[in-house]
Amino acid sequence: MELKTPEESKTTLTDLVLPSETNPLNNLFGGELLARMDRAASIAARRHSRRIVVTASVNHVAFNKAVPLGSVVTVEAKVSRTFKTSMEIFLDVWIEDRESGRRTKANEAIYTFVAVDDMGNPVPVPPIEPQTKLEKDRFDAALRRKQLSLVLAGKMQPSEATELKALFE
Ligand SMILES: CC(=O)SCCNC(=O)CCNC(=O)[C@H](O)C(C)(C)COP(=O)(O)OP(=O)(O)OC[C@H]1O[C@@H](n2cnc3c(N)ncnc32)[C@H](O)[C@@H]1OP(=O)(O)O
Repeated sequence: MELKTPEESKTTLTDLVLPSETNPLNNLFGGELLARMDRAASIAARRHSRRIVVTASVNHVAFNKAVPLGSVVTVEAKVSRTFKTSMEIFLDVWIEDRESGRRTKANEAIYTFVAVDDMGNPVPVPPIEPQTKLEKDRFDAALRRKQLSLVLAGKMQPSEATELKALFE
């Protein structure tokens, strides 16, 4: 299968925060942001694999900075690593200052998607080659994150998670 780059899957969703999407503090509701990130990640995974894709797990979400009502929010998603049928998608969330246009990182998240056929059975995805330093760092750490996710889901024995265990040795 053709080798691809993370940039080829890059997906950018920009939208406003409307009153119906906020919590009592007038900040973006966490579930709304999760849904936006899931949509962006789904498109990135589809662009990489050119297949039907499903969310397998949400591996990490950090709501580091509240996103106020009226903000312009940009969600950027890229495939950071592929395995056999699964893809790790890294998401960065930015908010934009109204006057200066300067972007501030608000949140990040990591999702795992799996490519499937019409019957929902997992199918192989193209390999990926990171290009930039950030892409290489994310690629290198992705195997440990996959092992952690599988261990927590009860789908891998801790003793088999060799790269993850090496972190603590
Ligand atoms: C866009 C959306 O929102 S879709 C709606 C929400 N999502 C869904 O409905 C998906 C429902 N779940 C499923 O269909 C299935 O559980 C699937 C397709 C995700 C996995 O199917 P399984 O029968 O478990 O297949 P299998 O064990 O071969 O796993 C497939 C891949 O997923 C990976 N995987 C499965 N669970 C996890 C997990 N919790 N964390 C990380 N990777 C996982 C496996 O490691 C494997 O990866 P690999 O082939 O790259 O090594």
